[in-house]
Amino acid sequence: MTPVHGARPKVLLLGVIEHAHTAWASVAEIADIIRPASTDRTSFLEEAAAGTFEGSIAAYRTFDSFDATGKVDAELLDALPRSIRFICHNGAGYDQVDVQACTARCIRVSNTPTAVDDATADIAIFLMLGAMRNLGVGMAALRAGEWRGVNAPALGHDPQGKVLGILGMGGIGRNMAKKALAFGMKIRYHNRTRLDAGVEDELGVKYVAFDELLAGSDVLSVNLPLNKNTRHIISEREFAKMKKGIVMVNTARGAVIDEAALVEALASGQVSSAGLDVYEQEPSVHPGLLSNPRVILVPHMGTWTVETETKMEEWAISNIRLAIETGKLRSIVPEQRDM
Ligand SMILES: O=C(O)C(=O)CO
Repeated sequence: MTPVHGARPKVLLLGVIEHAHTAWASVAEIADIIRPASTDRTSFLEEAAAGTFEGSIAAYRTFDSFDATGKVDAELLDALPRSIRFICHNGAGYDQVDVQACTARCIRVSNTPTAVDDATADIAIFLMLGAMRNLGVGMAALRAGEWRGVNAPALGHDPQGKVLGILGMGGIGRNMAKKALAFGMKIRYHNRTRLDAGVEDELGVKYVAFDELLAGSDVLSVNLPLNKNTRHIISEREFAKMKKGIVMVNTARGAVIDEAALVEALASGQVSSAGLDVYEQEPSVHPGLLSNPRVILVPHMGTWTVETETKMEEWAISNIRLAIETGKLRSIVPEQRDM
């Protein structure tokens, strides 16, 4: 994209570059970087109204920048200068960005697919095994100075021969499937779009209807993006259709599962245990999950590794560079593929 009158393009940096300093320096060579001073939405909107971000053509944003700006919604977009054409999100899940509102303003959005797949699937496997083996109960007892506890944890279950149901067969779902196969699990999946038969065969997975996935799985992992169609896709009604004693795993977004319904299902024994990385109201966690040792809890650390966080930053930065240099994005979000 040729900047107006040959002026250097401007890029808005929402959040911090922690690892990919060389890649970011390559952006700073071709663009002026604007860093907001504000730390909350009200002052961010004021800063925008004062014209501080004028002339920016692209914004790089992190998951944590939500604390300073709130959701990238119609109000925020209207406060930003009209020159903004690209929002480059560092993360696979982009539910913090209202894509429809961006599309309506001809702003293109990118995310970082595939960069997160290994690390997120790894933590899903960790949470699955931990929940199947009741490790949370033993770990809590040990820290309380009670060895295995007054009542030892119930014996766990081996993954071998068990059915892992995967809801959402994108990059993370497929990566988890491959890893779970190495543990001798049978993989069933449900997805909005069925994979090609060749891909199913290569992966060794079987497509089933949604209700069949619920009824037939020993473990259910949700690997779906959060949007209006997937919010609370697992709630009271769906828990009732599951096999009694199912193990639940969530590394996607908290609100894909109705958390209050999960707490109830754990209390009744319909769900025997759960492994969770994500929560409906992060950073707060439902007290019914915190107090239940049959739930293994991790504070949204699905991609929390040096390698993956670096890869994600580099990916998001490559979108910024491409936007500046060519007016295109490397990984535009699926909703905008035709834009
Ligand atoms: O990439 C994402 O969407 C994440 O949630 C990182 O953990």
